[in-house]
Amino acid sequence: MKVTPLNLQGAALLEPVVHGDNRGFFMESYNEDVLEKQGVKFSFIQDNQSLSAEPGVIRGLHYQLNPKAQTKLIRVLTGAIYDVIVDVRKSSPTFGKWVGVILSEHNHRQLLVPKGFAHGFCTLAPNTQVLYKVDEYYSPENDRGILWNDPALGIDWPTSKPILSDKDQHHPLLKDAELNFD
Ligand SMILES: Cc1cn([C@H]2C[C@H](O)[C@@H](COP(=O)(O)OP(=O)(O)O[C@H]3O[C@H](C)C(=O)[C@H](O)[C@H]3O)O2)c(=O)[nH]c1=O
Repeated sequence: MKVTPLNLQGAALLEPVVHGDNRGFFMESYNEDVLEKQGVKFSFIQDNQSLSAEPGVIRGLHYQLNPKAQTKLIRVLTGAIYDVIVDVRKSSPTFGKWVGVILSEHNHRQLLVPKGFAHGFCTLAPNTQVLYKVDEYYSPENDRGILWNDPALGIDWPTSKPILSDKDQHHPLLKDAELNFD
């Protein structure tokens, strides 16, 4: 598993070794020891999976407040996403900065999202299934969001007219969001 740090502290791109043969491929999608030897050590306790039927679905930008802030390890089983993380740690030198990467069933890439980051993705293909590990349980009372198209963020989403949940249409702007990571 190749671990490439991104330019937001704690975030990284993970690329597994893919063993292809005449049948298809095999890969270790997660190996705690391999990651720990590269400084990636988390106690993931919950696996999540979502299916989005259409391209142009945006889910996010979500985060959980402390003490239930989540580290997330995101990957795509089928389809493709433009995966975005935003640093929402007020004391961070990169507060409000974001990075976007394409994760797909073909590139097998994974995105490590640290606590204190808002996370969201836009699907790029039909029937996109996203799998992700988290190191804190779901906590509805600590679940928060930031508006996907907050002009202060300027995220270059692949669509300006996404399919959104009702919840995701009504998140606050970053400047008004409840944050407690510092
Ligand atoms: C996150 C979560 C949700 N749920 C229930 C709550 C709702 O009844 C239903 C859909 O939840 P939601 O609309 O928040 O799902 P997404 O919009 O896909 O949100 C997720 O996708 C974005 C990109 C994220 O980064 C978050 O991990 C997560 O918020 O699943 C659970 O039962 N457990 C959970 O861990």
